[in-house]
Parts: sequence; C-alpha cells; structure tokens
Amino acid sequence: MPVSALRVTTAAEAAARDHAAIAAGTGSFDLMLQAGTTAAAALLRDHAGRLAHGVALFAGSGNNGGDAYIVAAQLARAGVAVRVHAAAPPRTPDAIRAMHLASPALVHGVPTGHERLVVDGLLGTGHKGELRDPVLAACTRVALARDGGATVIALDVPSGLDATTGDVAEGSPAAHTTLCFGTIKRGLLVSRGHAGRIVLLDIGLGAEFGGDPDRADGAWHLPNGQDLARWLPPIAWNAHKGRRGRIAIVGGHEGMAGAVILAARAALAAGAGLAHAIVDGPSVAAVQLTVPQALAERWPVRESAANTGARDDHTTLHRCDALAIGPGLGRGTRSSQLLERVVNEHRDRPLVLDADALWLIAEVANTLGTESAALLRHWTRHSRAVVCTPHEGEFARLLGTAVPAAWDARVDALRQFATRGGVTMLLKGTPTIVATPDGGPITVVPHGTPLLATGGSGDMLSGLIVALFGQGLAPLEAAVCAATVHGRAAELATKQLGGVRGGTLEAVFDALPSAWRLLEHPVSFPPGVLADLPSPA
Ligand SMILES: NC(=O)C1=CN([C@@H]2O[C@H](COP(=O)(O)OP(=O)(O)OC[C@H]3O[C@@H](n4cnc5c(N)ncnc54)[C@H](OP(=O)(O)O)[C@@H]3O)[C@@H](O)[C@H]2O)[C@@H](O)CC1
Ligand SMILES: Nc1ncnc2c1ncn2[C@@H]1O[C@H](COP(=O)(O)OP(=O)(O)O)[C@@H](O)[C@H]1O
Ligand SMILES: [K+]
Repeated sequence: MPVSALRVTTAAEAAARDHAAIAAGTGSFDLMLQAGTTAAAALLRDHAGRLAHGVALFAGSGNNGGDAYIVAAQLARAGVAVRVHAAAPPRTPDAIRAMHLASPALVHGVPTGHERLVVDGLLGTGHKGELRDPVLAACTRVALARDGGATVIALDVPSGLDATTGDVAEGSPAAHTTLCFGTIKRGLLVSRGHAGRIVLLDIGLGAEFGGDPDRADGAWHLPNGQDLARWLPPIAWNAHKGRRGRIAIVGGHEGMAGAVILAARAALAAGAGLAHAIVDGPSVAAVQLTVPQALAERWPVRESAANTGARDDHTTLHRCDALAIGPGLGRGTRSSQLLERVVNEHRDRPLVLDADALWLIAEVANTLGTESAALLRHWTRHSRAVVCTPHEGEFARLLGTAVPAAWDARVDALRQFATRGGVTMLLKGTPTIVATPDGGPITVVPHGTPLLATGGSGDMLSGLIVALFGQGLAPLEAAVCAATVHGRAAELATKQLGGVRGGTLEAVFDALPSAWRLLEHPVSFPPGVLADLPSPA
C-alpha cells in the first residue's frame, strides 16, 4: 500500500469526506458503527484499569451522541458497567438507531461520580457558538468529573471546541485524550492543550487518506511515520565527514554568537559532517570555545574590486552543500551587505533564511518600495531551494501587515507568499505550518511543547533544517523532518522532566537522539489507529 500523509480537515471538509464515502456505498450508520467500535477498542486497550470501576458516557442529540451509544454498547458487551447520561434524546436517524442498539445493556441516568473514566460524546463537528443548556450543564458535569480525578476521553473533539477554528467555548470540558474519526480535525491542532493526546482512528473512509488521496479540498497534510522515515537519508556505515553534509551558518554579530552556536550544535546533532560558523570577528572565540567541532570563521571582508581587480570569492561558502543565514546576523549595514552577498553569490546552494535575515529582507524591500516576496523572487530566481522560517512577528514584517488570526486567511497568506517568493515557507507556531512554492497542500507539524517557547529554539530549528538540506533533502522534507524532530525532542524532554519549568533548551538537545530514533523507526500502531500525538502538557 502506498504511504501517504494523513489528512487534517475543517468540519466542512470532514463532512464532505463522510458524504463522499457514503455516496461511494458505505452506509452512514456503518461509519458510526466503525467509529464507536474502534473507539471502544482503544478504551479497552488503554484504560482497562479505570474501566474496571465503570464508565460514564455523556451523549448529545446528534451523531456525536450516536458514536457515544455505540461505544457504550461495545463496552457493555465487554463486561464494563456503563452508565449513560443523555443530555437530550437522540435526534438523527443514525443516533436513534445507535441508542436502540445500546439501550438493553445500559444504565441510564446521572453518573455516580465514582467512575474513573468519562466519555464526552455531547458535541462533535456539529457544534456552533456558545454552549447552551442542556448540553452546557452536561459539559459542566464532565469538567467536574475531571476535577475529581476522572480521565476524560472526548469523541472526535472535546464538546464545545470548534473543529475548524479551534475556538473553545466557555464551559467546554478539556480532554485527556481525544479519539478522532477518519481525519484529524484542524481545531484539535490549534487547541492542542484542550484536546490532550490525539488518537486518529480509521473509520473506513479510505485508510490513511480520509477519503480520496487526491482530493484537493484544502485539507492539510500530516506526514505519517513512514513518510518521515523514507525522507530521512540513512547515514552509511562507511560515511566520512564529507558525505554527511557540509553546511555553513552565517550570523553571530558581535554579542550574538549564541544564536549561531545553537544552530551549529543543532546541525551537528542532525548528522552534519562539517559545520562552518561564519560569524562577526568578535564572536569567533566564543564559537571556538563552545562548539569546538564547528569550524569558526569571520565574516568575509569584501576587498574593493579596484584594489584586487578580482571578484571577491568566499571559498568556504562555495564548498558547502547548504547555507543558513540569519541567526544573530544583526540588522545594520554590514549585516545587510553580507546577506545580499550570500544570497547573490551562492544562488546554487540550498539556503535557509531565518531571524535577522528575514528582518533585513523586509527592510530592503521597504527601501526599494517593493514587496518582500517580490524581492525574494528576484534574489532567489536561480536558486534551487530556499526555506524561510519566520515566526509570526517576522512573517508580519515580510507581509507588511499583521498576520491574519483566522487560519484560512493565515494559510492563504502563507501560500501566496510562498508562490510569489518562489520559496518554501515554514511559519512557526502552534501548530507549525509549511507552504511550498508550487502552491500545493499545506503540511502541518503539530509537535512541540512550551519548552520550545524560549530564546534560541528557532536557531536550533534553523540548524536542524540546514543540516538535512545539506544531506540532500528537498526543502519541504528538510523543513518538515527538522520541525518534527525539534517538536518530538521537546515532547520527550517535557515528559522526562514532568513539566516545563526547570527545563531549558539543553533538555531538548539531550532528547534529540531519542527523537531521531522515533523518526528513523516509526512505531506501528494497533489495528484501527492511524496516528497518536502525545499531549503537549
Ligand atoms: N457524518 C458522518 O457520517 C459521521 C459522523 N460522525 C460523528 O458525528 C459528529 C457530527 O455529528 P452531527 O453533525 O450530527 O453534529 P453533533 O456534533 O453531534 O452536534 C449536533 C447537535 O449539537 C447541537 N448543538 C450545536 N451547537 C450547540 C451548542 N453550542 N450548544 C448546545 N448544543 C449545540 C445541535 O443542536 P441544534 O443546533 O440542531 O439545536 C445538534 O443537536 C462527528 O463529530 C462524529 O462524532 C461519526 O459517527 C462518523 C460518521
Ligand atoms: N508552546 C509551544 N509549543 C510548541 N512549539 C513551540 C511553542 N512555543 C514555541 N514553539 C516552537 O519553538 C520555536 C521558536 O522559534 P523562534 O520564535 O524563532 O525562537 P527564537 O527566535 O528565540 O530562536 C518554533 O519552532 C516554535 O514553533
Ligand atoms: K465530543
């Protein structure tokens, strides 16, 4: 079977995929049966101990409630004491059928409060606006159960979380785990803290694809473990340093050596054979002391053509497989001139543009009275591969206006910038999204924890990207593998630390080897499970 990215959908895209599957011959009740049955299997597998004390299910009147009745029926069949609280009677044909199927085995009524597992099947993708009673009252009960120590499992989305925008309505109960059906709903990745661990279950929409793999409906792609493992270049047993990628990081203005140091350390930890740190003169010693494996060099000084009669040629950069410029580069004239030189004189090198390089691009574009994307297009017109890695503030500067808060508009802005600039754009955030210059689907990287919300973590990401670039990965693959390993390392480190406070970027560096192993050897999931994203908290 071909491997392909998983799909992340809005509520409308998810519904369209459900309908397409139904139009192609799958019964809508079969989808519900499959959803409820795989969810029950996941609960029995992961929570056997808690289920021994019984389970409380909360069901709404729509199809999300229908899923809850199927879960209830399957758990009851497995011998679990099941208590169902219907916030309102089922109203859709499938939910009514599911309720009749489950009824003989259930105890109806208000949960006792002793259940240690609570299933939230009140609202799914059909939720809109502010929560209203009686659903609101039921949501409050779920939240109270959580406060009392129960584990809360949401079906498809936590009730009250908007599947499209991620907006969380007042009174929406947070989940420890969200079991989502067929496709990951976009809102879950936007509000990961509310969704907890996200487990994607196969409901027969078409395996990984959430329907037709070629469907161009705007759904985001989430690379699965096999995609990432396939993209990562193996390091040959007889590799020598010249074959593991020679890269350079240009930046480190006086007083800002740290940014290049972190990027160089990350590049080496991504398997680069040789890392050059091209820094401002006063920063050379700091690099040499802290990353002795890197080759520290000062910024090239351009001899005037009149003096030398020759074109200045900075040989180190010409020998590199990929370059990154920006970490700690500074924003003055010298920095700006250096940026223009690196971009202009090394057009054939894969290039990562980050941090101050992005600031300067916006600055030069302003001065020229043009747009940053147009300037990039001009600068990189012969380049094969460029990745820009702005955070929201840097992207706003590149756009010349605030980054839209709404995800549809934000994605449009990123995609447009990527096509106009001819560059791959990685917009950092929660989640990180990547757009390619061909206008193709957005790829999302949902990994990471607030352990990364600290100075220097973006420099680390640049170093990871440039190393993979130097090992021959295409821009999208280099950006996505790097952001994934970065986020995964943060997840592992946060878990090990038991929280964020007390941890520093060092803990993320320490977790990188384990994170790489996760990428190289993806775990296989139990039957019916397509993805399993750990909780970020
Ligand atoms: N389609 C399929 O084939 C499959 C679908 N599946 C499942 O169906 C789910 C979608 O089901 P759905 O479309 O029936 O909507 P759902 O989320 O149950 O909510 C509708 C109810 O909520 C109510 N309501 C809305 N807003 C509210 C508020 N603020 N406060 C209070 N109440 C509010 C609304 O009331 P109304 O506004 O109509 O008065 C209506 O009664 C999806 O997430 C997945 O779990 C799976 O089985 C796989 C196959
Ligand atoms: N709360 C968070 N959860 C997950 N990832 C985060 C979080 N906060 C920041 N990150 C990640 O950390 C990195 C921060 O990059 P950036 O803001 O450029 O840092 P710096 O400029 O300090 O190096 C990005 O990759 C971003 O996605
Ligand atoms: K729900």
